[in-house]
Amino acid sequence: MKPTEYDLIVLGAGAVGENVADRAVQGGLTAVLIEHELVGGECSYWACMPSKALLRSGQALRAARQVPGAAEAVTGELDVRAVLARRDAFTHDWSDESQVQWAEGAGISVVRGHGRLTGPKEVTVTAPDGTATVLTARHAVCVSTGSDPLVPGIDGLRDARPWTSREATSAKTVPASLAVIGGGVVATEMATAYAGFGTEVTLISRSGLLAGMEPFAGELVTKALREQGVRVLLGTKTTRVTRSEGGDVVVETDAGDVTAAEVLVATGRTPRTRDIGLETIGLTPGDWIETDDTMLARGFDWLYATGDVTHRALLTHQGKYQARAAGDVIAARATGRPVSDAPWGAHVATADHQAVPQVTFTDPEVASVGLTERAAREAGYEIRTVDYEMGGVAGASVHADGYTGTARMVVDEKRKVVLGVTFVGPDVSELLHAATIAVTAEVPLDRLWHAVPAYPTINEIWLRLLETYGRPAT
Ligand SMILES: Cc1cc2nc3c(=O)[nH]c(=O)nc-3n(C[C@H](O)[C@H](O)[C@H](O)COP(=O)(O)OP(=O)(O)OC[C@H]3O[C@@H](n4cnc5c(N)ncnc54)[C@H](O)[C@@H]3O)c2cc1C
Ligand SMILES: NC(=O)c1ccc[n+]([C@@H]2O[C@H](COP(=O)([O-])OP(=O)(O)OC[C@H]3O[C@@H](n4cnc5c(N)ncnc54)[C@H](O)[C@@H]3O)[C@@H](O)[C@H]2O)c1
Repeated sequence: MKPTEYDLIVLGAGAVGENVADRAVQGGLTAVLIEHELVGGECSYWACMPSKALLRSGQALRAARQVPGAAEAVTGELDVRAVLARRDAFTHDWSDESQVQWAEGAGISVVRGHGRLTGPKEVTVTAPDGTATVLTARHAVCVSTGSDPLVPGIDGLRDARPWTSREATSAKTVPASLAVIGGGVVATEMATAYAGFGTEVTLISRSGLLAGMEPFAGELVTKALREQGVRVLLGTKTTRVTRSEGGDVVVETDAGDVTAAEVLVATGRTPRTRDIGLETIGLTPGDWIETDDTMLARGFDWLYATGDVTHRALLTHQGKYQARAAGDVIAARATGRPVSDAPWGAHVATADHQAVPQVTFTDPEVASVGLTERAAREAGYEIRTVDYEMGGVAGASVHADGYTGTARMVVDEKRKVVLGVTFVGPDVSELLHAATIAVTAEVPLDRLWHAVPAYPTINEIWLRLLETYGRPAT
């Protein structure tokens, strides 16, 4: 029999919940993870890992085709079955055995079933066989239940049995044609992946692509998707969706009808809080959970939330960063150790506000951190923006013939530090962490001049951006 009382109960064993429990156990507490599906969550089985596995082979093929010598050696198309098999290996064929083993090895208890708060510091778990167990927390409950795909109320859409990111990342065969509704990260990544598989893809976006990013990101990705054979409809409203007798889907838009074998809805996320008992503790089911920077839910001294469910930054790495802060602060508060909750302290997720890195794995990739030009202006900063065409950097020209891309650096003119950086180009994802360090550490521009990029790497873009900005006077 497992115990029914723990120092910490974590509701939801995605990548984020796992990390909260792990840090709390490392801090000397007992912790239990409650999971009703697969330990490891969305990222491992239906999001980051399978989607990147689906994208990587096509990216490698296109990269080889851009380098004479290698290009001549590449004579065939993608082996889609091999791509899907590699994806299956990453998801362990949707088995969470190794994750459960890891958790138990780390001293974390795992309880399978659907968890619901049934009062302060109390969670009732309904097991798959229907038996209910009441668990109590001595110190804290952390909600890490993640988010679900949002299916908007477009006429007929739900009845048309649309794909969401789950079906797109776990498909066992590839459809002949795919309509994609949405213009964000999931839409552009999945359009890239399926176009690479030979699927006829039509992307229907009500705005431009990647709207929250620097405008050139969406423009370059639009151009590239079109070159990869995707029909991209921008500023296009979807009015109705129907699945015909024959099985095809007809997507009616204000730019005409699109007929496809499947339709993927990629229009954002909704919090998984509808059925977790929030009403028993005075919160509203279906809402995101608002927290302070120690991840403590507003108005509580025992309820924490981390990851997607907080709506702070819907990214695995950022959720795990919140988890490290939360697990550590729960342990500190429970054991009476000092709490470091000033900005940038050990127990706060300060970076969520101003230094969130993100890579969109389209081709070209989009890698960004910190504020865009527009967001910086809206936040009231006095800024200067410098742009540089990445193809002009020696390392880029060696990397691939015809390398094209754009970099932008947003500088806080008062403090002479970098507020945000965006790179768009092939393989720019691996450049991003330098930018994340510059933004997070607020490295002064005159010191950044001494961070010399190795020649000839694409990192020389830093030197070009600094030269374009001009050396600050001493
Ligand atoms: C297609 C796609 C690609 C993505 N790619 C990337 C990427 O490349 N990089 C990146 O950083 N982010 C990416 N993301 C975002 C990333 O997947 C999420 O930010 C991340 O999974 C959030 O983790 P989480 O632990 O908060 O939630 P989840 O991973 O959703 O985990 C929550 C867990 O809680 C469980 N649960 C929920 N309610 C209950 C309950 N009542 N009882 C018991 N268990 C419950 C769920 O079953 C789940 O296992 C992608 C998202 C999508 C959709
Ligand atoms: N590489 C990565 O890091 C990665 C990859 C995939 C997803 N994610 C995360 O997953 C989250 C979800 O991704 P997403 O692409 O679903 O969301 P998103 O917020 O990136 O994009 C949503 C898109 O849907 C459109 N849209 C919203 N409502 C609509 C409606 N009613 N009709 C038509 N279009 C509508 C928006 O205009 C936007 O283009 C993101 O927040 C992202 O952080 C990250």
